[in-house]
Amino acid sequence: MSGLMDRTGVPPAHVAAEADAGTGVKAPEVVIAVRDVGTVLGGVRIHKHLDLDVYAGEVLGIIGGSGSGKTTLLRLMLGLERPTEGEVLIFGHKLGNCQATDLAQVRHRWGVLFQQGALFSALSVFDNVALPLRELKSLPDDLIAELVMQKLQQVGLKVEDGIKMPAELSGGMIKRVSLARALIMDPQLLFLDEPTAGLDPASSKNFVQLIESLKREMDLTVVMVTHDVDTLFALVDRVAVLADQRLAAIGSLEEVVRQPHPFIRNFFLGHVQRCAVDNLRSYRDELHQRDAMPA
Ligand SMILES: Nc1ncnc2c1ncn2[C@@H]1O[C@H](COP(=O)(O)OP(=O)(O)OP(=O)(O)O)[C@@H](O)[C@H]1O
Repeated sequence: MSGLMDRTGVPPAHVAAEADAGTGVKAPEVVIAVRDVGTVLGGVRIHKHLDLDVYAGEVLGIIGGSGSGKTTLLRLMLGLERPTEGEVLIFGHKLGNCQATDLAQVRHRWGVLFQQGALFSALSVFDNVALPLRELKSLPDDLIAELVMQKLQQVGLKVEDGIKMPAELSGGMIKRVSLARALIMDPQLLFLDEPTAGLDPASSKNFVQLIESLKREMDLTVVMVTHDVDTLFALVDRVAVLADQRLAAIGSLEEVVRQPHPFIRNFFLGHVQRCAVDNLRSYRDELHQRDAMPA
């Protein structure tokens, strides 16, 4: 049995599937499988022997020091980077081996919120959100308009915001427009790179509430890189820690916080009690009971 299972208490899917055969207990569905992945970029070793699964319906947080390879891991999962060793499978597809048409099919199943929002500055809010639909080249304009308006409202924006240009938006609105674009194809999987970076505490809290409610409404699986402990405490089911080029720990917050690795000690300094399941539950209840405020 793998060392990963020893650390997390959650069996890798292939191990779980074997166990299932005897027990009848349903194995968690693996949406992303990272298998013995090593990454070297520009001659520099970033990752060594990474092994992790992302399960359907969970929120997995990725944390690690600056330069520990969190964004690179996200890029590997998105097929924007190829692993030097090992493989990454997403919905069972090995991205490097996909035919172009298969790849297009699989890509519609996920959305990405990039760190800076990555809106096209020359396009209106409406056109930014409509972009993935227009790329399909098969939808009539009135249907595109309806879908975009629905999505803007779903992320807490007004229909009138559609005509605004990115330069006219607050930081919170930029995040919401980017989220609307990431979700316009109704994906199953959402990638978030530092979703609350650059937001003030109130906007950050509102955005976290929005992600949580959309996650439930749309039954999303979420992979999120964050430095922010409040965002982590509000959203994640499990957390993966990257340090020393490896996966230093993976599991629930309560499990991970007990690990002796110096990065983990520092990261959770002053927050250890908050990681207890009961404390997390009351923190989340309180956070999500409040009405979301406008962007
Ligand atoms: N294309 C590239 N070529 C060479 N080195 C790269 C490339 N992309 C990233 N790196 C290096 O890989 C390391 C990991 O980068 P990455 O952005 O994944 O880290 P991170 O953990 O997300 O960091 P941060 O928290 O600061 O955003 C960094 O040292 C970075 O300089």
